[in-house]
Order: sequence, then structure tokens, then C-alpha cells
Amino acid sequence: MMKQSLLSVESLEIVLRRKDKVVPVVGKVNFQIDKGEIFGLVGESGCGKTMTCLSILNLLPVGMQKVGGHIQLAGKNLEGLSTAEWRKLRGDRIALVMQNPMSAFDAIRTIGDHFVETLLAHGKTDKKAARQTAVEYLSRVGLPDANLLLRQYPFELSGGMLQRVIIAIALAQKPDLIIADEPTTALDATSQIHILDLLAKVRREFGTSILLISHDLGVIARLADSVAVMYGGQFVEQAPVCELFAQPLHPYTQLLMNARSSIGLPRRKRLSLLSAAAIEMYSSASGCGFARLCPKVSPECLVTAPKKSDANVSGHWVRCLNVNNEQQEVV
Ligand SMILES: Nc1ncnc2c1ncn2[C@@H]1O[C@H](COP(=O)(O)OP(=O)(O)OP(=O)(O)O)[C@@H](O)[C@H]1O
Repeated sequence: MMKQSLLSVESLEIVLRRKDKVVPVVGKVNFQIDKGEIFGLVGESGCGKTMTCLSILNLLPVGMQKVGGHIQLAGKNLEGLSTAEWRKLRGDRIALVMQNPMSAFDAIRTIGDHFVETLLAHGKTDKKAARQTAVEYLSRVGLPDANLLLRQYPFELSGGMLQRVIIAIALAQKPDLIIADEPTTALDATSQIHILDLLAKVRREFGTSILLISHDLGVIARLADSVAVMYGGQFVEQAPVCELFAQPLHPYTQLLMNARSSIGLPRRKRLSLLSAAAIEMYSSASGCGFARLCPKVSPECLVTAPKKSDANVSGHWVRCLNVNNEQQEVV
């Protein structure tokens, strides 16, 4: 089947403005998500994953500013939308599933209130029909006794159940894209697997595209079709998921893989691997942002910023001077 692009992010740049300082947070990020694709974004805490997705929804926090780039959804430029248009787009076209499901709910309102109000706010239906839709979608995400659930309060549900409710509310609006930002991080191991299986089912049954953000390569491996590795506000490698695991090229990706495969090692040894990957922003005007931590650093890395170079497999590229040096191209 022909691939059809859904989301296109081009040269995205985000900065943090603090008094007289401007701190780069995300720099010249490019990616594309096709219809029905699950695109994984992986990287250590603080590398800019969340700011990248919040910018897609025009929800950057105070002080953060998108200063460059273009974002298109199904060919339509998302610049210059009115507040009402943004409100409609969020939910109707793009849904957001965040890390901590409890924080998405008002503790003194029932699940039914949340569900119905969201549907009514998006002008879909009357109250009775909204409750019917709620029952249908709560069942579709595998929650038993949906009628009882609608009368319950958030504190009466587990984190895994609340995450399912959020996904049900999102699906009821039939979005084109779900942005799932660390959707399983706050859950216990069993609930994590159930939520990942549910997201796979959502893509299968609804054809929804998913931008899946995680610091955990295992989560990405289980679900994503392709994956981008982010470090210090930049994408440093991107590949189809099997290819990335078979042949990680960037030293940072390799470090992430090693840290993961060292799960069985004593805690101290594991931490020493992880601390080597501690995040520093790409604040250096020249050179590679990862150079100071890179086990393969060469003198050139300190002065020359690496450009993208293609690997042998289609869709796989890396930003590192020490990989395929001769293939470096201007991007
Ligand atoms: N509200 C905010 N105000 C100021 N700086 C922020 C704010 N939110 C995030 N940052 C900073 O922006 C940078 C990118 O943060 P971001 O949340 O995108 O990282 P992340 O990769 O999603 O990490 P995590 O998984 O921990 O959320 C970090 O340096 C972070 O400290």
C-alpha cells in the first residue's frame, strides 16, 4: 500500500527565553509520520522530546517558544490558527496521552462527566448519545462494566484503568494522530504491557498514527515502525525499528542499547553507563553536542558539527562524523 504522509515537521526550533538569556532546547528537527504509522522518539530525560510534541499542539509552556520550522497535518500548515481552531484540532485531529493519567482528571468529577463533557465540547453529539459513545469506547479499550465505570471517580480506578479511559476518550473523537508521551512510565509492569498492546490494537483497528515518546528502548521496540533517537535537542539517528536494533550506528544509540542490555548488571555498574549519557544541551556553537561524552570522539568532533549521512538501509541515517565519513552530505 502507498504510504501517505500525515504529520510533517520541518526544521523545528524551540528556545527557552529566560530574562536576558535565550537557551536552545530543540534545534532543526525534521520528521514525518505516515498514516497508520507508529513513530517512536527515544532519548534521555531532558533531551527535548516533550517540547517537540507540545509544539505540535501549540501547547509550549510559558517561556518556551517555537522560533523556526513548519508543521503540517495532512498537508495543512498549522501556523496562524486561531485559538478556536487550535482547540478544535486538539482532540478532533490530534489527541495527547500523557505520562501521569491521574493528573488529567478532576478528582471531584466522575469518569462519565469527563467523557461526556469532552465529547460535547467538541460538538459531536447530545448528552445521551455521548454516554452511549462513552460506553462503547470504554468497552473497546477493554474496560469491563462501562456503565458502572461512568459513575466512578478517578481515585477509584488504577493508573492502568485511567490510562485506558484517556485512550477511550481520545479514540471516541477519532483523531488522526495520538501523541503518547511516556504513556506507560507511571504504571506497574503488567499495566504497561496492557497499554502497549492497546495502542497496537488502536493502530490496527482504527488506523490511527501514533507518535510514541519514551526513554525506554524496550517500549519503542515493542510498538514502533520507525524510531528517531534524540540527544541534546537534536535527532542524531533515525531508522526502521528492526534496523536500529540490528545496527545502531550513533555512539549515543549504542550507549542507550548497552545501558538497556546491562539491566542484569549490578546497579552501580549500570548507573556508570547511564551517567555517561547524562544530557548536555547542544550549546556549543561548533562541534558535535555529544563529543564530550562520546567514547569514539576524534579531534574533528570538537570543531565540526556532524551532518546527516545515510546508512545502507533505506530510511536509516545518522549524524556522526565517525560513521561513513565520506558520505557526509549537507542537510
Ligand atoms: N516549563 C518549563 N520551563 C523551563 N524549562 C523547561 C520546562 N519544561 C522543560 N524544560 C526544559 O526543556 C528541556 C527539554 O525538556 P523536555 O521536557 O522536552 O525533555 P524530555 O526529553 O521530554 O524529558 P522528560 O522525559 O524528562 O520529560 C529540558 O532542559 C527541560 O529542563
